[in-house]
Amino acid sequence: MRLHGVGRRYGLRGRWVLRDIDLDVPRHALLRIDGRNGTGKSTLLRLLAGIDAPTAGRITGRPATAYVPERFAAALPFDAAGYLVHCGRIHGLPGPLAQRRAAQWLERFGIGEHARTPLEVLSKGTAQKVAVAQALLAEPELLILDEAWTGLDTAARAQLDAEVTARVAAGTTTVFVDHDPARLAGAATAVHRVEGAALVAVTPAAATAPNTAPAAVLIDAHRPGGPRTVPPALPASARTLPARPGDAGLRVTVAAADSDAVLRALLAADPAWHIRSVAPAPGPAPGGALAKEDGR
Ligand SMILES: Nc1ncnc2c1ncn2[C@@H]1O[C@H](COP(=O)(O)OP(=O)(O)OP(=O)(O)O)[C@@H](O)[C@H]1O
Repeated sequence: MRLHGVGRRYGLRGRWVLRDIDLDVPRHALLRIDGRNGTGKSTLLRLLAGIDAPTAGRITGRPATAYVPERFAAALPFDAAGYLVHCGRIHGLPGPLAQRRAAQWLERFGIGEHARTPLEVLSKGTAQKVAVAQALLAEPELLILDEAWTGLDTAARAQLDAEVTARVAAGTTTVFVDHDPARLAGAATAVHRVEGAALVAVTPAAATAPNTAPAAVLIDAHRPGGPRTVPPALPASARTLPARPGDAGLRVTVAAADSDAVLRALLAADPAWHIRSVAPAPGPAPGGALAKEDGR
């Protein structure tokens, strides 16, 4: 996706909140948008999400997008599960899959008992989990998160961190705003600051650090209640590690270059695997000739 000379102002005589913004939003990118309060970060994210239109300029190459707004419109006539299924259908999921994904995300965030609770009576924290789940239950090519972590409990914040990391590694582009400067620190491929209606590129720590990219990564996933069957047709470098005692999770080491294919396969499985972590793999990189363990 690309922004060409994009500007936005509210009202005919309003000041330009954003002006002449040129921005490339490539695949696999994790873009952080910074800026002082009221500078136009949410405005930019709404333009990227396609729920607001530029006053000037144009946006080309818009991919399938999911968006978590800064404020969740809880006054909608749905219960939590019904809302998630509705959103899943809008994202193009068939009905039964949308229902399964909705149930999975409610369980994953520990709010399964609120499946039939109307949105308008959900607590703020639970409503925020629903707001995040509606964006994650599909596999958008572009994920826009406007302070999506705000209001989540510690466990849900960590889940969202891991989910974003996994999805970016699998090829999803994510653009986010968060007040915590440590949010996904070091992982951002680019940081931009909104300043005086312009977008200023800030070099992220990750881009200036020496190249410490691992040769192989260890992907740790789980699928509560679902079969532990490994998706077929993983890359040759993927190796499934033996299960740890008492842990039904799945651990796969894979050459870093192939990790996106493994992550995509796990995220697209039905039921989807939940990625607990993606970390540099200890030891030498797995090679194409390595045998798969765990019966594969
Ligand atoms: N719908 C709207 N109508 C009129 N003005 C608006 C509208 N939305 C935003 N603005 C104004 O545009 C400017 C930028 O707002 P925006 O919410 O994009 O900033 P922000 O950087 O996200 O702020 P914050 O950090 O406080 O969330 C502000 O002056 C705001 O008042």
